Amino acid sequence: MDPVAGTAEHRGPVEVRARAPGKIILTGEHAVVHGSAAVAAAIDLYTNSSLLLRPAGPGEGGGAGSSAVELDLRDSGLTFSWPCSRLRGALGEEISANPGAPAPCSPDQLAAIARLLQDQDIPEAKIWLSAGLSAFLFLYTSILGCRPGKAVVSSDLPMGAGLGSSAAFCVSMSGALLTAAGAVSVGAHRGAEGWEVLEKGALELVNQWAFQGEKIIHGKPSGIDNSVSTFGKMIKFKKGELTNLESRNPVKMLITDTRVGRNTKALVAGVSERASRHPDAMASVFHAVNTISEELSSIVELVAEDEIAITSKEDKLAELMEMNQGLLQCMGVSHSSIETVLRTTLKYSLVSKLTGAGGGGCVLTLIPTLSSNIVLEKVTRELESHGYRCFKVEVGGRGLQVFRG
Ligand SMILES: Nc1ncnc2c1ncn2[C@@H]1O[C@H](COP(=O)(O)OP(=O)(O)OP(=O)(O)O)[C@@H](O)[C@H]1O
Ligand SMILES: C[C@@](O)(CCO)CC(=O)[O-]
Ligand SMILES: [Mg+2]
Repeated sequence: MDPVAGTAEHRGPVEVRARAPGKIILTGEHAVVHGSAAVAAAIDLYTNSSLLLRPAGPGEGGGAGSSAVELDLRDSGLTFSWPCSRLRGALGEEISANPGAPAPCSPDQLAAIARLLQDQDIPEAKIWLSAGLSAFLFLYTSILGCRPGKAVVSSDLPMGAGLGSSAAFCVSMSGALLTAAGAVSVGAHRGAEGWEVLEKGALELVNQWAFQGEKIIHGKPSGIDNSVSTFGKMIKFKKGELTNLESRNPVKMLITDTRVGRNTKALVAGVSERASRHPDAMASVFHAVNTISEELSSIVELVAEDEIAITSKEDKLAELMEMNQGLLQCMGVSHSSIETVLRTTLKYSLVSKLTGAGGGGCVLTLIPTLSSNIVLEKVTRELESHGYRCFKVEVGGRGLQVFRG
Protein backbone atom coordinates (compact mmCIF):
# COMPACT_ATOMS: atom_id res chain seq x y z
CA MET A 1 0.00 0.00 0.00
CA ASP A 2 1.21 3.51 -0.77
CA PRO A 3 2.24 5.66 2.15
CA VAL A 4 -0.53 8.18 2.61
CA ALA A 5 1.38 11.12 4.01
CA GLY A 6 -0.88 13.51 5.85
CA THR A 7 -4.15 11.65 5.43
CA ALA A 8 -4.10 10.43 9.05
CA GLU A 9 -4.52 14.09 9.99
CA HIS A 10 -8.05 14.16 8.62
CA ARG A 11 -9.38 10.99 10.23
CA GLY A 12 -10.97 10.47 13.62
CA PRO A 13 -9.11 8.92 16.56
CA VAL A 14 -6.88 5.97 15.64
CA GLU A 15 -5.79 3.31 18.12
CA VAL A 16 -3.02 0.81 17.44
CA ARG A 17 -0.87 -1.54 19.52
CA ALA A 18 2.38 -3.18 18.47
CA ARG A 19 4.68 -5.62 20.21
CA ALA A 20 8.23 -6.55 19.30
CA PRO A 21 10.50 -9.14 20.92
CA GLY A 22 13.92 -8.89 22.48
CA LYS A 23 16.70 -11.16 21.32
CA ILE A 24 19.73 -13.19 22.26
CA ILE A 25 22.92 -13.27 20.24
CA LEU A 26 24.34 -16.80 20.17
CA THR A 27 27.57 -15.74 18.46
CA GLY A 28 29.08 -12.71 16.74
CA GLU A 29 28.16 -9.56 18.71
CA HIS A 30 30.55 -6.63 18.10
CA ALA A 31 32.33 -8.51 15.28
CA VAL A 32 29.06 -8.13 13.31
CA VAL A 33 29.51 -4.33 13.42
CA HIS A 34 32.83 -4.93 11.58
CA GLY A 35 31.35 -7.20 8.87
CA SER A 36 31.51 -10.67 10.49
CA ALA A 37 28.53 -13.04 10.58
CA ALA A 38 26.47 -13.32 13.77
CA VAL A 39 23.61 -15.57 14.86
CA ALA A 40 20.65 -14.18 16.81
CA ALA A 41 17.18 -15.35 17.82
CA ALA A 42 14.00 -13.67 19.04
CA ILE A 43 12.93 -14.44 22.62
CA ASP A 44 9.48 -14.46 24.20
CA LEU A 45 9.93 -11.16 26.08
CA TYR A 46 8.29 -8.18 24.39
CA THR A 47 8.11 -4.41 24.32
CA ASN A 48 4.55 -3.12 23.80
CA SER A 49 3.81 0.28 22.29
CA SER A 50 0.24 1.50 22.14
CA LEU A 51 -0.70 4.62 20.28
CA LEU A 52 -3.80 6.79 20.37
CA LEU A 53 -3.92 9.47 17.68
CA ARG A 54 -6.31 12.33 18.21
CA PRO A 55 -8.03 14.34 15.51
CA ALA A 56 -5.84 17.31 14.65
CA GLY A 57 -6.89 20.93 15.06
CA PRO A 58 -9.12 22.90 17.43
CA GLY A 59 -12.80 22.22 17.78
CA GLU A 60 -12.48 18.52 17.01
CA GLY A 61 -12.65 17.32 20.60
CA GLY A 62 -10.03 15.11 22.20
CA GLY A 63 -9.94 16.70 25.68
CA ALA A 64 -6.85 17.46 27.76
CA GLY A 65 -3.54 16.96 25.96
CA SER A 66 -5.32 16.90 22.60
CA SER A 67 -2.86 19.35 21.08
CA ALA A 68 0.24 17.63 22.38
CA VAL A 69 2.39 14.60 21.72
CA GLU A 70 2.60 12.55 24.91
CA LEU A 71 4.74 9.61 25.94
CA ASP A 72 4.02 7.44 28.98
CA LEU A 73 6.90 5.11 29.92
CA ARG A 74 5.10 2.72 32.23
CA ASP A 75 8.15 0.83 33.55
CA SER A 76 10.00 4.00 34.50
CA GLY A 77 6.84 5.68 35.85
CA LEU A 78 7.60 8.79 33.76
CA THR A 79 5.40 10.75 31.37
CA PHE A 80 6.43 13.40 28.88
CA SER A 81 4.43 15.92 26.89
CA TRP A 82 5.34 18.27 24.05
CA PRO A 83 2.73 20.81 22.84
CA CYS A 84 2.39 20.52 19.05
CA SER A 85 3.13 24.23 18.72
CA ARG A 86 6.45 23.70 20.56
CA LEU A 87 7.33 20.77 18.27
CA ARG A 88 6.60 22.88 15.19
CA GLY A 89 8.66 25.75 16.61
CA ALA A 90 11.66 23.52 17.35
CA LEU A 91 11.57 21.28 14.31
CA GLY A 92 10.45 23.87 11.77
CA GLU A 93 7.06 24.77 10.38
CA GLU A 94 7.75 22.64 7.31
CA ILE A 95 7.76 19.40 9.35
CA SER A 96 5.29 17.00 7.77
CA ALA A 97 4.23 13.37 8.00
CA ASN A 98 6.42 11.23 5.77
CA PRO A 99 5.93 7.52 6.42
CA GLY A 100 7.74 6.41 3.26
CA ALA A 101 11.36 5.20 3.21
CA PRO A 102 13.20 6.99 6.04
CA ALA A 103 15.97 9.55 5.78
CA PRO A 104 18.51 9.44 8.65
CA CYS A 105 18.13 11.92 11.48
CA SER A 106 20.13 15.00 10.40
CA PRO A 107 22.50 16.81 12.83
CA ASP A 108 20.08 19.81 12.82
CA GLN A 109 17.14 17.55 13.68
CA LEU A 110 19.16 15.89 16.45
CA ALA A 111 20.10 19.29 17.91
CA ALA A 112 16.43 20.37 17.84
CA ILE A 113 15.43 17.12 19.55
CA ALA A 114 18.08 17.71 22.25
CA ARG A 115 16.46 21.13 22.91
CA LEU A 116 13.03 19.49 23.15
CA LEU A 117 14.42 17.11 25.79
CA GLN A 118 15.73 20.05 27.81
CA ASP A 119 12.09 21.15 28.28
CA GLN A 120 11.42 17.93 30.18
CA ASP A 121 12.33 17.17 33.76
CA ILE A 122 14.25 13.93 33.32
CA PRO A 123 15.51 12.78 36.75
CA GLU A 124 19.32 12.56 36.82
CA ALA A 125 19.11 8.89 37.84
CA LYS A 126 17.18 8.15 34.63
CA ILE A 127 19.12 10.34 32.25
CA TRP A 128 19.98 7.27 30.14
CA LEU A 129 16.37 7.38 28.93
CA SER A 130 17.32 10.44 26.84
CA ALA A 131 18.56 8.21 24.01
CA GLY A 132 15.20 6.39 23.85
CA LEU A 133 13.29 9.69 24.07
CA SER A 134 15.33 11.14 21.20
CA ALA A 135 14.58 8.07 19.07
CA PHE A 136 10.87 8.43 19.96
CA LEU A 137 10.70 12.09 18.96
CA PHE A 138 12.54 11.38 15.71
CA LEU A 139 10.27 8.45 14.77
CA TYR A 140 7.01 10.13 15.81
CA THR A 141 7.57 13.50 14.15
CA SER A 142 9.13 12.02 10.99
CA ILE A 143 6.27 9.55 10.46
CA LEU A 144 3.27 11.52 11.74
CA GLY A 145 4.46 15.13 11.71
CA CYS A 146 2.95 17.05 14.62
CA ARG A 147 -0.35 15.18 14.83
CA PRO A 148 -1.45 15.05 18.49
CA GLY A 149 -1.37 11.67 20.13
CA LYS A 150 -0.34 9.59 23.10
CA ALA A 151 2.06 6.64 23.12
CA VAL A 152 2.26 4.25 26.07
CA VAL A 153 5.23 1.88 26.32
CA SER A 154 5.77 -1.10 28.60
CA SER A 155 8.31 -3.88 28.37
CA ASP A 156 9.15 -7.33 29.76
CA LEU A 157 12.81 -6.68 28.91
CA PRO A 158 15.46 -5.39 31.29
CA MET A 159 16.66 -2.10 29.78
CA GLY A 160 20.29 -1.78 28.74
CA ALA A 161 21.13 -5.39 29.61
CA GLY A 162 21.98 -6.98 26.24
CA LEU A 163 18.56 -8.38 25.31
CA GLY A 164 17.87 -5.78 22.63
CA SER A 165 15.58 -3.46 24.60
CA SER A 166 16.53 -0.51 22.37
CA ALA A 167 15.70 -2.42 19.19
CA ALA A 168 12.40 -3.80 20.58
CA PHE A 169 11.48 -0.20 21.56
CA CYS A 170 12.29 1.16 18.08
CA VAL A 171 10.58 -1.74 16.24
CA SER A 172 7.37 -1.70 18.29
CA MET A 173 7.16 2.12 18.09
CA SER A 174 7.87 2.20 14.33
CA GLY A 175 5.32 -0.60 13.82
CA ALA A 176 2.64 1.30 15.75
CA LEU A 177 3.39 4.65 14.07
CA LEU A 178 3.48 3.28 10.51
CA THR A 179 0.29 1.27 11.06
CA ALA A 180 -1.47 4.32 12.50
CA ALA A 181 -0.26 6.39 9.54
CA GLY A 182 -1.86 3.88 7.17
CA ALA A 183 1.54 3.30 5.58
CA VAL A 184 1.65 -0.48 5.98
CA SER A 185 -0.82 -3.29 5.49
CA VAL A 186 -1.20 -6.54 7.39
CA GLY A 187 -0.51 -9.93 5.82
CA ALA A 188 -2.90 -12.84 5.59
CA HIS A 189 -1.97 -14.19 8.98
CA ARG A 190 -4.13 -13.26 11.97
CA GLY A 191 -2.58 -14.74 15.11
CA ALA A 192 -3.80 -15.46 18.62
CA GLU A 193 -5.91 -12.83 20.42
CA GLY A 194 -6.15 -10.56 17.37
CA TRP A 195 -2.43 -9.93 16.89
CA GLU A 196 -1.59 -9.58 13.20
CA VAL A 197 1.66 -10.02 11.29
CA LEU A 198 2.50 -7.35 8.72
CA GLU A 199 3.29 -8.39 5.16
CA LYS A 200 6.95 -8.71 4.16
CA GLY A 201 7.30 -5.29 2.46
CA ALA A 202 5.67 -3.63 5.46
CA LEU A 203 8.05 -5.39 7.86
CA GLU A 204 10.96 -4.20 5.74
CA LEU A 205 9.73 -0.60 6.00
CA VAL A 206 9.33 -0.92 9.79
CA ASN A 207 12.82 -2.40 9.99
CA GLN A 208 14.32 0.54 8.07
CA TRP A 209 12.71 3.07 10.42
CA ALA A 210 13.71 1.08 13.51
CA PHE A 211 17.30 1.02 12.24
CA GLN A 212 17.28 4.83 12.07
CA GLY A 213 16.02 4.88 15.67
CA GLU A 214 18.74 2.40 16.71
CA LYS A 215 21.34 4.71 15.11
CA ILE A 216 20.26 7.47 17.49
CA ILE A 217 20.59 5.12 20.50
CA HIS A 218 23.64 3.02 19.48
CA GLY A 219 25.70 5.32 17.25
CA LYS A 220 26.85 2.57 14.88
CA PRO A 221 24.49 -0.42 14.99
CA SER A 222 24.98 -3.35 12.65
CA GLY A 223 21.19 -3.73 12.24
CA ILE A 224 21.08 -7.25 13.68
CA ASP A 225 18.98 -6.35 16.74
CA ASN A 226 16.22 -4.48 14.88
CA SER A 227 16.18 -7.15 12.13
CA VAL A 228 15.66 -10.08 14.50
CA SER A 229 13.10 -8.09 16.51
CA THR A 230 11.17 -7.27 13.32
CA PHE A 231 11.32 -10.63 11.57
CA GLY A 232 11.62 -12.98 14.58
CA LYS A 233 12.90 -16.60 14.41
CA MET A 234 16.62 -17.43 14.39
CA ILE A 235 18.76 -15.60 11.86
CA LYS A 236 22.28 -15.36 10.55
CA PHE A 237 23.17 -11.74 9.85
CA LYS A 238 26.17 -10.50 7.89
CA LYS A 239 26.77 -7.05 6.33
CA GLY A 240 23.06 -6.23 6.42
CA GLU A 241 22.07 -9.58 4.81
CA LEU A 242 19.66 -11.76 6.76
CA THR A 243 19.36 -15.55 6.37
CA ASN A 244 16.64 -17.47 8.22
CA LEU A 245 17.96 -20.48 10.12
CA GLU A 246 15.77 -23.53 10.60
CA SER A 247 16.66 -24.59 14.14
CA ARG A 248 15.87 -28.34 13.92
CA ASN A 249 16.13 -29.13 17.64
CA PRO A 250 14.98 -26.87 20.47
CA VAL A 251 17.73 -24.62 21.85
CA LYS A 252 17.32 -24.15 25.61
CA MET A 253 18.96 -21.16 27.24
CA LEU A 254 19.14 -19.88 30.78
CA ILE A 255 19.65 -16.13 30.98
CA THR A 256 21.42 -14.52 33.90
CA ASP A 257 21.06 -10.77 34.30
CA THR A 258 24.08 -9.61 36.31
CA ARG A 259 22.22 -6.29 36.86
CA VAL A 260 25.44 -4.47 36.06
CA GLY A 261 24.35 -1.46 33.99
CA ARG A 262 26.09 -0.71 30.70
CA ASN A 263 25.57 1.14 27.50
CA THR A 264 25.82 -0.42 24.05
CA LYS A 265 26.90 2.81 22.34
CA ALA A 266 29.98 3.17 24.59
CA LEU A 267 30.91 -0.53 24.31
CA VAL A 268 30.64 -0.52 20.49
CA ALA A 269 32.79 2.64 20.38
CA GLY A 270 35.36 0.99 22.71
CA VAL A 271 35.75 -2.02 20.40
CA SER A 272 36.16 0.26 17.36
CA GLU A 273 38.87 2.22 19.21
CA ARG A 274 40.71 -1.03 20.03
CA ALA A 275 40.39 -2.03 16.36
CA SER A 276 41.94 1.24 15.24
CA ARG A 277 44.85 0.78 17.70
CA HIS A 278 45.49 -2.85 16.63
CA PRO A 279 43.98 -3.23 13.15
CA ASP A 280 45.67 -6.50 12.16
CA ALA A 281 45.18 -8.29 15.47
CA MET A 282 41.52 -7.24 15.65
CA ALA A 283 40.91 -8.19 12.00
CA SER A 284 42.08 -11.71 12.95
CA VAL A 285 39.73 -11.73 15.95
CA PHE A 286 36.77 -10.63 13.78
CA HIS A 287 37.69 -13.24 11.18
CA ALA A 288 37.75 -15.98 13.85
CA VAL A 289 34.31 -14.86 15.08
CA ASN A 290 32.99 -14.98 11.52
CA THR A 291 34.16 -18.60 11.19
CA ILE A 292 32.56 -19.48 14.54
CA SER A 293 29.20 -17.97 13.49
CA GLU A 294 29.27 -19.71 10.12
CA GLU A 295 30.00 -23.05 11.79
CA LEU A 296 27.32 -22.51 14.44
CA SER A 297 24.75 -21.64 11.74
CA SER A 298 25.28 -24.93 9.94
CA ILE A 299 25.25 -26.97 13.17
CA VAL A 300 21.97 -25.37 14.29
CA GLU A 301 20.31 -26.60 11.09
CA LEU A 302 21.45 -30.24 11.49
CA VAL A 303 18.76 -32.72 12.48
CA ALA A 304 19.72 -34.75 15.55
CA GLU A 305 17.32 -37.63 16.14
CA ASP A 306 18.74 -39.76 18.96
CA GLU A 307 20.30 -38.91 22.31
CA ILE A 308 23.88 -39.42 21.09
CA ALA A 309 23.36 -37.11 18.10
CA ILE A 310 21.63 -34.48 20.26
CA THR A 311 24.45 -34.52 22.83
CA SER A 312 27.11 -34.30 20.14
CA LYS A 313 25.30 -31.36 18.49
CA GLU A 314 24.92 -29.52 21.82
CA ASP A 315 28.59 -30.14 22.72
CA LYS A 316 29.63 -28.47 19.47
CA LEU A 317 27.32 -25.49 20.05
CA ALA A 318 28.66 -25.12 23.60
CA GLU A 319 32.28 -25.25 22.43
CA LEU A 320 31.66 -22.58 19.78
CA MET A 321 29.96 -20.33 22.35
CA GLU A 322 32.91 -20.83 24.71
CA MET A 323 35.38 -19.89 21.95
CA ASN A 324 33.32 -16.81 21.09
CA GLN A 325 33.35 -15.75 24.75
CA GLY A 326 37.18 -15.91 24.73
CA LEU A 327 37.26 -13.61 21.71
CA LEU A 328 34.79 -11.18 23.31
CA GLN A 329 37.16 -10.99 26.27
CA CYS A 330 39.88 -10.21 23.74
CA MET A 331 37.75 -7.32 22.42
CA GLY A 332 37.56 -5.92 25.97
CA VAL A 333 33.81 -6.31 26.56
CA SER A 334 33.71 -8.91 29.34
CA HIS A 335 33.28 -7.89 32.99
CA SER A 336 34.03 -9.38 36.41
CA SER A 337 30.31 -10.14 36.88
CA ILE A 338 30.26 -12.02 33.56
CA GLU A 339 33.38 -13.97 34.59
CA THR A 340 31.65 -14.92 37.85
CA VAL A 341 28.71 -16.35 35.90
CA LEU A 342 31.08 -18.29 33.61
CA ARG A 343 32.96 -19.78 36.60
CA THR A 344 29.76 -20.63 38.46
CA THR A 345 28.08 -22.43 35.56
CA LEU A 346 31.30 -24.28 34.67
CA LYS A 347 31.20 -25.92 38.14
CA TYR A 348 28.06 -27.65 36.82
CA SER A 349 29.70 -28.41 33.44
CA LEU A 350 27.55 -25.76 31.76
CA VAL A 351 28.95 -23.34 29.19
CA SER A 352 28.08 -19.65 29.11
CA LYS A 353 28.85 -16.53 27.12
CA LEU A 354 27.85 -12.89 27.34
CA THR A 355 25.06 -11.81 24.98
CA GLY A 356 24.55 -8.38 23.41
CA ALA A 357 27.11 -5.69 24.03
CA GLY A 358 28.61 -7.14 27.26
CA GLY A 359 30.29 -4.99 29.94
CA GLY A 360 27.77 -6.44 32.45
CA GLY A 361 24.18 -7.11 31.40
CA CYS A 362 23.05 -10.62 30.49
CA VAL A 363 24.86 -13.94 30.11
CA LEU A 364 23.55 -16.99 28.19
CA THR A 365 23.98 -20.53 29.49
CA LEU A 366 23.26 -23.39 27.12
CA ILE A 367 21.06 -25.97 28.85
CA PRO A 368 21.59 -29.42 27.32
CA THR A 369 18.35 -31.25 26.54
CA LEU A 370 19.31 -34.15 28.81
CA SER A 371 20.45 -32.09 31.81
CA SER A 372 18.44 -32.64 34.97
CA ASN A 373 16.18 -30.08 36.59
CA ILE A 374 18.13 -30.56 39.81
CA VAL A 375 21.31 -29.22 38.19
CA LEU A 376 19.38 -26.28 36.77
CA GLU A 377 17.87 -25.50 40.17
CA LYS A 378 21.26 -25.69 41.89
CA VAL A 379 23.07 -23.47 39.40
CA THR A 380 20.19 -20.96 39.44
CA ARG A 381 20.29 -20.83 43.25
CA GLU A 382 24.04 -20.25 43.25
CA LEU A 383 23.83 -17.55 40.59
CA GLU A 384 21.02 -15.80 42.45
CA SER A 385 23.07 -15.89 45.66
CA HIS A 386 25.40 -13.38 43.90
CA GLY A 387 22.44 -11.02 43.45
CA TYR A 388 21.92 -11.96 39.79
CA ARG A 389 18.49 -12.70 38.29
CA CYS A 390 17.97 -15.91 36.28
CA PHE A 391 15.17 -16.72 33.85
CA LYS A 392 14.46 -19.17 31.05
CA VAL A 393 13.32 -17.99 27.61
CA GLU A 394 11.74 -19.55 24.54
CA VAL A 395 14.05 -19.03 21.57
CA GLY A 396 13.15 -18.38 17.89
CA GLY A 397 9.57 -17.09 18.15
CA ARG A 398 7.55 -14.38 16.38
CA GLY A 399 8.80 -10.92 15.44
CA LEU A 400 6.71 -7.74 15.27
CA GLN A 401 2.92 -8.06 15.60
CA VAL A 402 0.25 -5.35 15.54
CA PHE A 403 -3.25 -5.03 16.92
CA ARG A 404 -5.71 -2.49 15.54
CA GLY A 405 -8.37 -1.35 17.97
N1 LIG B 1 11.05 0.63 26.92
C1 LIG B 1 11.88 1.65 26.70
N2 LIG B 1 11.48 2.92 26.89
C2 LIG B 1 12.31 3.96 26.66
N3 LIG B 1 13.60 3.84 26.27
C3 LIG B 1 14.05 2.60 26.08
C4 LIG B 1 13.23 1.44 26.28
N4 LIG B 1 13.97 0.35 26.03
C5 LIG B 1 15.21 0.80 25.68
N5 LIG B 1 15.26 2.15 25.72
C6 LIG B 1 16.42 3.02 25.41
O1 LIG B 1 17.48 2.16 25.01
C7 LIG B 1 18.58 2.26 25.93
C8 LIG B 1 19.21 0.89 26.12
O2 LIG B 1 19.76 0.50 24.91
P1 LIG B 1 21.11 -0.31 24.82
O3 LIG B 1 21.31 -0.56 23.38
O4 LIG B 1 22.21 0.35 25.57
O5 LIG B 1 20.78 -1.69 25.58
P2 LIG B 1 19.98 -2.96 25.07
O6 LIG B 1 19.37 -2.65 23.76
O7 LIG B 1 19.08 -3.39 26.16
O8 LIG B 1 21.13 -4.06 24.91
P3 LIG B 1 21.88 -4.57 23.56
O9 LIG B 1 21.94 -3.40 22.63
O10 LIG B 1 23.24 -4.99 24.03
O11 LIG B 1 21.06 -5.71 23.11
C9 LIG B 1 17.97 2.80 27.22
O12 LIG B 1 18.95 3.50 27.95
C10 LIG B 1 16.88 3.73 26.68
O13 LIG B 1 17.42 4.99 26.29
C1 LIG C 1 27.17 -5.15 20.21
C2 LIG C 1 26.25 -5.39 19.03
O1 LIG C 1 26.93 -6.21 18.09
C3 LIG C 1 25.00 -6.14 19.43
C4 LIG C 1 24.18 -5.53 20.53
O2 LIG C 1 23.08 -6.37 20.80
C5 LIG C 1 25.91 -4.06 18.41
C6 LIG C 1 25.27 -4.18 17.03
O3 LIG C 1 25.48 -5.18 16.34
O4 LIG C 1 24.61 -3.22 16.64
MG1 LIG D 1 20.48 -2.00 22.11
